[in-house]
Amino acid sequence: MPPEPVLTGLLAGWLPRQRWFAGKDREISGVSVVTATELRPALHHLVLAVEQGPVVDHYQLVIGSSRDIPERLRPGEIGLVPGSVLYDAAHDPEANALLLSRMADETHIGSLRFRHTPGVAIDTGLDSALIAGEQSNTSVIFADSYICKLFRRLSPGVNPDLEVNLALSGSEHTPAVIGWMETDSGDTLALLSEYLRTGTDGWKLAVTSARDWLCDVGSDPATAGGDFAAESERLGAATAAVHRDLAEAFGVTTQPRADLLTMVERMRAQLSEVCNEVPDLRPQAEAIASAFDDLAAMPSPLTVQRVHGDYHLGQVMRTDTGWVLLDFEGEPARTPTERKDLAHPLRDVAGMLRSFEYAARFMEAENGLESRAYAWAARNRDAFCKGYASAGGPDPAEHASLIRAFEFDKAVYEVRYEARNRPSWLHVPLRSLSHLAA
Ligand SMILES: Nc1ncnc2c1ncn2[C@@H]1O[C@H](COP(=O)(O)OP(=O)(O)O)[C@@H](O)[C@H]1O
Ligand SMILES: O=P(O)(O)O[C@H]1O[C@H](CO)[C@@H](O[C@H]2O[C@H](CO)[C@@H](O)[C@H](O)[C@H]2O)[C@H](O)[C@H]1O
Repeated sequence: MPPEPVLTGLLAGWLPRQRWFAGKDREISGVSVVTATELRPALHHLVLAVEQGPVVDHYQLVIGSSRDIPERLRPGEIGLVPGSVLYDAAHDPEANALLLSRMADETHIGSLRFRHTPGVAIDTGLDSALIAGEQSNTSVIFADSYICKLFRRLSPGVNPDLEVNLALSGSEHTPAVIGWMETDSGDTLALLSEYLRTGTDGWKLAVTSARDWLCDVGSDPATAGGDFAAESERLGAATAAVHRDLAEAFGVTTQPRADLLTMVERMRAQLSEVCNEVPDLRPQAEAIASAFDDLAAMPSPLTVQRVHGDYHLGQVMRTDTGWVLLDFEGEPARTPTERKDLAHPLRDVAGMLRSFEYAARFMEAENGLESRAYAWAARNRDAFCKGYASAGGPDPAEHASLIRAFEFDKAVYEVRYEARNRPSWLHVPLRSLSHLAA
């Protein structure tokens, strides 16, 4: 490893260019190494403290150094120091194989603990590949058998993704936990799960269906190729089943009025912050605020429980046996405590309803067929709600004000998310908001 000031100087330039780096909207004022653990010579696990004004976030990185690196490691190159190249070892199959072996034998190295699910024998020595895409973390697939998610921004304690997947183990709607990596104070660092080799993510399936429907001008959605409504209905039913399992595992309670008001205050605060950040949101602010007022005025208390927290079509996979829900971490921009907040289950339903809107608006932007996009979204939103209610979830049709407020809140979150992470997508939630607010 180079001297710390050289290393942290390089990292300060490299971090903001990573898709998973959460602080792209702020200048980095300092990077320091909190822990450095040698995994083998020239391969270290680092926990970094990244200072951005008053905010300090912790990130993790497995970093390799080598005199030269082969072409396949170039995408992970961090920079040059005298005599070697530093690289992000998530790109390195040998480094990944080492982490897998450490989980298999439950090693303890420095402050790192490697664990596996009791009774599971991990198949080691598998080839690995980093998955490309729009992720908040970094995931590596091991030969169609396992997927290992390396949490990038760390939070204290057990990560909700590990916590929920362990609590729901045996469910047909969540992937099996194979192993994990944590610090010796119990902060989760990585999660190894069963790889759903027959799965396709819901976003890809939905966009394919929306495209078929938008292109097939004149047809009705039920007969256009690739109708998705039956899948949306099944997804609704799977969502209700997972909500039931979450309620059983973690309990259900009645939300005190003070907590409802705090939640609405948080929604209002986010709206005002995002209106400042993205002025194009301002024309919809009045309609959004009025939905929040209706929520604050609701006479009966809400029943709350653990939920998914960042539920959308990219978080579900259709496999040969049905729908599986992934990534119970909550919204990446929320604080660790907020991510475990209890919520009404229709908050997840609203997230998925937004996602049908998203798929439709995304396709509409490509070809301008607004009324057809609307019809596709409406058909799939209705089917999802039908599946959800028929499988025992609270009927969205009977909670229109709640759904409206949750949908607006999610859409405001999305406007900020897109402005900060994918500015070329910003028009998607903005267009959909002007439709929802009309
Ligand atoms: N168990 C799994 N089997 C197959 N693919 C998976 C699995 N878990 C995640 N994926 C794929 O990886 C992507 C990112 O996973 P996710 O848990 O959402 O990570 P992130 O927190 O980085 O967003 C998913 O959209 C999906 O395509
Ligand atoms: O990284 P995560 O999956 O935890 O979630 C974040 O990124 C998502 C995009 O990758 C973002 O989702 C938004 O875009 C999706 C299409 O790419 C769409 O299906 C969702 O409905 C929409 O919210 C998510 O909001 C963000 O938290």
